[in-house]
Amino acid sequence: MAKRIDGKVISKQIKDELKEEVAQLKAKGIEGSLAVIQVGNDPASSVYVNNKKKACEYIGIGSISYELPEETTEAELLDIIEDLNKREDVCGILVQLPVPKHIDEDKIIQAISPKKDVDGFHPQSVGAMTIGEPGFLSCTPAGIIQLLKRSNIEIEGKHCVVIGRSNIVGKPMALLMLRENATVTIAHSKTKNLKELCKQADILIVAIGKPKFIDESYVKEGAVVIDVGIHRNEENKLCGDVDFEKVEPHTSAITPVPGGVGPMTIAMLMNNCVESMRGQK
Ligand SMILES: Nc1nc2c(c(=O)[nH]1)N[C@@H](CN(C=O)c1ccc(C(=O)N[C@@H](CCC(=O)O)C(=O)O)cc1)CN2
Repeated sequence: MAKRIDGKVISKQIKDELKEEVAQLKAKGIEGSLAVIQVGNDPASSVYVNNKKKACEYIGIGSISYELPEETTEAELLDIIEDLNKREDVCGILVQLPVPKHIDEDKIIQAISPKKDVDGFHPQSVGAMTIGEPGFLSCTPAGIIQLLKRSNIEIEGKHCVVIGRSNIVGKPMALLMLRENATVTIAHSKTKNLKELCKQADILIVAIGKPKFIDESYVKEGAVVIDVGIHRNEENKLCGDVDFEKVEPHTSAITPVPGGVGPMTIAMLMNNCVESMRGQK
Protein backbone atom coordinates (compact mmCIF):
# COMPACT_ATOMS: atom_id res chain seq x y z
CA MET A 1 0.00 0.00 0.00
CA ALA A 2 1.19 3.49 -0.80
CA LYS A 3 2.62 5.51 2.05
CA ARG A 4 1.12 8.98 2.29
CA ILE A 5 3.96 11.41 3.04
CA ASP A 6 2.53 13.81 5.59
CA GLY A 7 4.06 17.25 5.12
CA LYS A 8 2.09 18.67 8.02
CA VAL A 9 3.56 16.18 10.50
CA ILE A 10 7.13 16.49 9.16
CA SER A 11 7.01 20.29 9.00
CA LYS A 12 5.79 20.36 12.61
CA GLN A 13 8.72 18.11 13.66
CA ILE A 14 11.13 20.54 11.99
CA LYS A 15 9.49 23.61 13.55
CA ASP A 16 9.59 21.95 16.98
CA GLU A 17 13.33 21.28 16.57
CA LEU A 18 13.84 24.89 15.50
CA LYS A 19 11.78 26.19 18.42
CA GLU A 20 14.20 24.49 20.83
CA GLU A 21 17.19 25.88 19.00
CA VAL A 22 15.75 29.40 18.99
CA ALA A 23 15.28 29.16 22.78
CA GLN A 24 18.95 28.17 23.12
CA LEU A 25 20.09 31.01 20.87
CA LYS A 26 17.96 33.49 22.82
CA ALA A 27 19.55 32.27 26.07
CA LYS A 28 22.88 33.31 24.51
CA GLY A 29 21.43 36.71 23.60
CA ILE A 30 21.04 35.91 19.89
CA GLU A 31 17.74 37.12 18.44
CA GLY A 32 16.44 37.98 14.99
CA SER A 33 13.35 38.84 13.00
CA LEU A 34 12.15 37.92 9.53
CA ALA A 35 11.02 40.83 7.34
CA VAL A 36 8.05 39.70 5.22
CA ILE A 37 7.14 41.97 2.31
CA GLN A 38 3.95 41.59 0.29
CA VAL A 39 3.16 43.96 -2.57
CA GLY A 40 -0.52 43.99 -3.55
CA ASN A 41 -3.22 41.76 -2.11
CA ASP A 42 -3.24 38.53 -4.05
CA PRO A 43 -5.39 36.27 -1.80
CA ALA A 44 -3.13 33.19 -2.09
CA SER A 45 -0.04 35.29 -1.26
CA SER A 46 -1.87 36.69 1.80
CA VAL A 47 -2.49 33.13 3.04
CA TYR A 48 1.19 32.18 2.61
CA VAL A 49 2.47 35.40 4.18
CA ASN A 50 0.16 34.93 7.19
CA ASN A 51 1.32 31.35 7.60
CA LYS A 52 4.93 32.53 7.51
CA LYS A 53 4.27 35.08 10.25
CA LYS A 54 2.48 32.42 12.35
CA ALA A 55 5.46 30.07 11.89
CA CYS A 56 7.84 32.81 13.12
CA GLU A 57 5.69 33.24 16.20
CA TYR A 58 5.60 29.46 16.74
CA ILE A 59 9.37 28.98 16.71
CA GLY A 60 9.91 32.16 18.72
CA ILE A 61 11.40 34.62 16.25
CA GLY A 62 10.03 38.04 15.38
CA SER A 63 8.41 39.04 12.12
CA ILE A 64 8.25 42.50 10.62
CA SER A 65 5.42 42.84 8.16
CA TYR A 66 5.25 45.14 5.13
CA GLU A 67 1.87 45.11 3.41
CA LEU A 68 2.48 47.43 0.48
CA PRO A 69 -0.11 48.65 -2.02
CA GLU A 70 -0.18 47.27 -5.57
CA GLU A 71 1.03 50.68 -6.91
CA THR A 72 4.29 50.54 -4.91
CA THR A 73 7.12 51.41 -7.28
CA GLU A 74 10.20 49.32 -7.84
CA ALA A 75 12.32 52.16 -6.42
CA GLU A 76 10.23 52.28 -3.21
CA LEU A 77 10.58 48.54 -2.75
CA LEU A 78 14.33 48.70 -3.38
CA ASP A 79 14.64 51.45 -0.73
CA ILE A 80 12.87 49.28 1.86
CA ILE A 81 15.16 46.33 1.06
CA GLU A 82 18.24 48.53 1.31
CA ASP A 83 17.18 49.63 4.81
CA LEU A 84 16.42 46.07 5.88
CA ASN A 85 19.81 44.86 4.57
CA LYS A 86 21.47 47.25 7.06
CA ARG A 87 19.32 46.40 10.12
CA GLU A 88 21.09 44.16 12.63
CA ASP A 89 17.80 42.94 14.15
CA VAL A 90 16.71 41.48 10.78
CA CYS A 91 17.98 37.94 10.11
CA GLY A 92 16.03 37.37 6.90
CA ILE A 93 14.20 39.27 4.17
CA LEU A 94 11.58 37.81 1.91
CA VAL A 95 9.53 39.41 -0.81
CA GLN A 96 6.46 37.28 -1.49
CA LEU A 97 6.29 36.25 -5.16
CA PRO A 98 4.80 37.00 -7.58
CA VAL A 99 5.31 40.78 -7.41
CA PRO A 100 3.13 43.06 -9.61
CA LYS A 101 4.15 43.16 -13.26
CA HIS A 102 5.62 46.68 -13.13
CA ILE A 103 8.31 45.45 -10.70
CA ASP A 104 11.32 43.53 -11.99
CA GLU A 105 11.41 40.36 -9.87
CA ASP A 106 15.06 39.60 -10.65
CA LYS A 107 16.14 43.10 -9.61
CA ILE A 108 14.31 42.68 -6.29
CA ILE A 109 15.81 39.25 -5.60
CA GLN A 110 19.29 40.56 -6.37
CA ALA A 111 18.84 43.56 -4.05
CA ILE A 112 18.45 41.32 -0.98
CA SER A 113 21.75 40.74 0.79
CA PRO A 114 22.83 37.09 0.28
CA LYS A 115 23.39 37.04 4.08
CA LYS A 116 19.64 37.60 4.57
CA ASP A 117 18.38 35.73 1.49
CA VAL A 118 16.35 33.17 3.45
CA ASP A 119 14.35 32.27 0.32
CA GLY A 120 17.60 31.13 -1.31
CA PHE A 121 16.72 32.89 -4.57
CA HIS A 122 19.74 35.26 -4.89
CA PRO A 123 22.15 34.25 -7.68
CA GLN A 124 24.94 33.99 -5.06
CA SER A 125 22.84 31.48 -3.04
CA VAL A 126 22.01 29.53 -6.19
CA GLY A 127 25.68 29.52 -7.26
CA ALA A 128 26.79 28.33 -3.82
CA MET A 129 24.25 25.49 -3.92
CA THR A 130 25.39 24.52 -7.41
CA ILE A 131 28.99 23.99 -6.30
CA GLY A 132 28.12 22.65 -2.83
CA GLU A 133 29.33 25.72 -0.91
CA PRO A 134 27.46 27.00 2.18
CA GLY A 135 24.49 29.22 1.40
CA PHE A 136 20.74 29.32 1.87
CA LEU A 137 18.86 26.60 0.01
CA SER A 138 15.66 27.33 -1.88
CA CYS A 139 12.89 26.34 0.56
CA THR A 140 10.58 24.13 -1.52
CA PRO A 141 13.33 21.88 -2.96
CA ALA A 142 15.09 21.70 0.42
CA GLY A 143 11.73 20.78 1.98
CA ILE A 144 11.29 17.94 -0.51
CA ILE A 145 14.71 16.53 0.38
CA GLN A 146 13.64 16.59 4.05
CA LEU A 147 10.32 14.89 3.20
CA LEU A 148 12.18 12.08 1.44
CA LYS A 149 14.88 11.66 4.09
CA ARG A 150 12.51 11.79 7.04
CA SER A 151 10.26 9.24 5.31
CA ASN A 152 13.31 6.93 4.96
CA ILE A 153 13.16 7.03 1.17
CA GLU A 154 16.53 6.21 -0.36
CA ILE A 155 17.68 8.82 -2.90
CA GLU A 156 21.19 7.63 -3.77
CA GLY A 157 21.38 5.77 -7.09
CA LYS A 158 17.71 6.35 -7.87
CA HIS A 159 16.51 7.77 -11.17
CA CYS A 160 14.72 11.01 -10.39
CA VAL A 161 12.70 12.81 -13.04
CA VAL A 162 11.90 16.43 -12.22
CA ILE A 163 9.15 17.95 -14.39
CA GLY A 164 9.58 21.73 -14.45
CA ARG A 165 12.61 23.99 -14.84
CA SER A 166 11.69 27.12 -12.89
CA ASN A 167 14.42 28.95 -10.99
CA ILE A 168 12.64 28.50 -7.66
CA VAL A 169 11.67 24.83 -7.89
CA GLY A 170 12.70 22.73 -10.91
CA LYS A 171 16.35 23.73 -11.34
CA PRO A 172 17.33 23.80 -7.63
CA MET A 173 15.37 20.57 -7.09
CA ALA A 174 17.39 18.79 -9.75
CA LEU A 175 20.65 20.07 -8.27
CA LEU A 176 19.73 19.01 -4.73
CA MET A 177 18.77 15.51 -5.92
CA LEU A 178 22.08 15.33 -7.78
CA ARG A 179 23.85 16.35 -4.56
CA GLU A 180 22.12 13.37 -2.91
CA ASN A 181 23.60 11.11 -5.61
CA ALA A 182 20.41 10.53 -7.58
CA THR A 183 20.59 10.23 -11.37
CA VAL A 184 18.56 13.21 -12.48
CA THR A 185 16.57 14.03 -15.61
CA ILE A 186 14.87 17.42 -16.00
CA ALA A 187 11.76 17.42 -18.18
CA HIS A 188 9.83 20.49 -19.35
CA SER A 189 7.17 21.70 -21.75
CA LYS A 190 9.31 20.93 -24.81
CA THR A 191 10.33 17.44 -23.68
CA LYS A 192 9.44 14.73 -26.17
CA ASN A 193 7.96 11.43 -24.95
CA LEU A 194 7.24 12.86 -21.49
CA LYS A 195 5.13 9.86 -20.51
CA GLU A 196 7.80 7.30 -21.40
CA LEU A 197 10.42 9.35 -19.56
CA CYS A 198 8.29 9.68 -16.42
CA LYS A 199 7.63 5.94 -16.47
CA GLN A 200 11.36 5.39 -15.96
CA ALA A 201 11.45 7.41 -12.74
CA ASP A 202 11.99 5.84 -9.33
CA ILE A 203 11.23 9.27 -7.89
CA LEU A 204 8.97 11.57 -9.90
CA ILE A 205 8.87 15.22 -8.80
CA VAL A 206 6.11 17.17 -10.52
CA ALA A 207 6.17 20.97 -10.78
CA ILE A 208 4.42 21.39 -14.10
CA GLY A 209 1.74 23.92 -13.08
CA LYS A 210 -1.24 22.04 -14.59
CA PRO A 211 -3.98 20.68 -12.34
CA LYS A 212 -4.15 16.86 -12.16
CA PHE A 213 -1.94 16.57 -15.27
CA ILE A 214 -0.15 13.41 -14.14
CA ASP A 215 -2.28 10.28 -14.09
CA GLU A 216 -1.31 6.64 -13.56
CA SER A 217 -0.11 6.25 -17.15
CA TYR A 218 2.94 8.43 -16.30
CA VAL A 219 3.98 6.45 -13.24
CA LYS A 220 6.12 3.33 -12.87
CA GLU A 221 4.58 0.78 -10.48
CA GLY A 222 6.01 1.39 -7.00
CA ALA A 223 7.55 4.81 -7.76
CA VAL A 224 7.68 7.69 -5.27
CA VAL A 225 5.66 10.70 -6.45
CA ILE A 226 6.15 14.22 -5.09
CA ASP A 227 3.57 16.83 -6.12
CA VAL A 228 4.71 20.46 -6.01
CA GLY A 229 1.64 21.88 -7.78
CA ILE A 230 -1.07 23.80 -6.01
CA HIS A 231 -4.33 24.83 -7.69
CA ARG A 232 -7.69 26.00 -6.37
CA ASN A 233 -10.91 25.05 -8.21
CA GLU A 234 -14.22 26.93 -8.42
CA GLU A 235 -15.35 25.42 -5.10
CA ASN A 236 -12.11 26.64 -3.48
CA LYS A 237 -10.86 23.06 -3.23
CA LEU A 238 -7.10 22.50 -3.59
CA CYS A 239 -5.45 19.99 -5.88
CA GLY A 240 -1.97 19.38 -7.22
CA ASP A 241 -0.36 18.62 -10.59
CA VAL A 242 -0.95 14.92 -9.89
CA ASP A 243 -4.32 13.19 -10.06
CA PHE A 244 -3.93 11.79 -6.55
CA GLU A 245 -6.78 9.27 -6.59
CA LYS A 246 -5.64 7.70 -9.86
CA VAL A 247 -1.92 7.71 -9.08
CA GLU A 248 -1.75 6.78 -5.39
CA PRO A 249 -2.52 3.04 -5.82
CA HIS A 250 0.47 2.69 -8.16
CA THR A 251 3.06 4.33 -5.89
CA SER A 252 5.10 3.23 -2.90
CA ALA A 253 4.85 6.76 -1.46
CA ILE A 254 3.14 9.98 -2.50
CA THR A 255 2.58 13.51 -1.21
CA PRO A 256 -1.00 14.84 -1.04
CA VAL A 257 -2.13 18.37 -1.88
CA PRO A 258 -2.82 20.04 0.48
CA GLY A 259 -0.65 18.77 3.31
CA GLY A 260 2.40 17.60 1.37
CA VAL A 261 5.11 19.87 -0.01
CA GLY A 262 3.41 23.23 0.84
CA PRO A 263 3.92 23.19 4.61
CA MET A 264 7.57 22.15 4.11
CA THR A 265 8.30 25.37 2.21
CA ILE A 266 7.49 27.34 5.34
CA ALA A 267 9.35 24.95 7.68
CA MET A 268 12.51 25.32 5.57
CA LEU A 269 12.09 29.09 5.51
CA MET A 270 12.16 28.95 9.31
CA ASN A 271 15.21 26.70 9.11
CA ASN A 272 16.99 29.30 6.96
CA CYS A 273 16.08 32.07 9.43
CA VAL A 274 17.58 30.09 12.29
CA GLU A 275 20.70 29.38 10.21
CA SER A 276 20.97 33.10 9.58
CA MET A 277 20.65 33.79 13.31
CA ARG A 278 23.41 31.27 13.99
CA GLY A 279 25.48 33.36 11.58
CA GLN A 280 26.70 30.34 9.71
CA LYS A 281 26.17 31.72 6.24
N1 LIG B 1 9.09 34.64 -1.62
C1 LIG B 1 8.50 33.48 -1.98
N2 LIG B 1 7.42 33.50 -2.75
C2 LIG B 1 6.85 32.29 -3.09
C3 LIG B 1 7.36 31.07 -2.63
C4 LIG B 1 8.51 31.11 -1.82
O1 LIG B 1 9.06 30.04 -1.39
N3 LIG B 1 9.05 32.32 -1.50
N4 LIG B 1 6.69 29.88 -2.91
C5 LIG B 1 5.34 29.91 -3.41
C6 LIG B 1 4.26 30.09 -2.38
N5 LIG B 1 4.56 29.59 -1.02
C7 LIG B 1 5.42 30.28 -0.25
O2 LIG B 1 5.54 31.45 -0.28
C8 LIG B 1 3.77 28.56 -0.41
C9 LIG B 1 2.85 27.82 -1.11
C10 LIG B 1 2.04 26.88 -0.45
C11 LIG B 1 2.17 26.68 0.91
C12 LIG B 1 1.28 25.76 1.67
O3 LIG B 1 1.50 25.55 2.84
N6 LIG B 1 0.26 25.24 1.06
C13 LIG B 1 -0.73 24.43 1.77
C14 LIG B 1 -2.12 24.90 1.40
C15 LIG B 1 -2.37 26.32 1.86
C16 LIG B 1 -3.67 26.91 1.30
O4 LIG B 1 -4.69 26.77 1.93
O5 LIG B 1 -3.61 27.53 0.21
C17 LIG B 1 -0.55 22.98 1.41
O6 LIG B 1 -0.06 22.68 0.31
O7 LIG B 1 -0.89 22.14 2.25
C18 LIG B 1 3.11 27.41 1.59
C19 LIG B 1 3.90 28.33 0.95
C20 LIG B 1 5.19 31.08 -4.39
N7 LIG B 1 5.73 32.30 -3.86
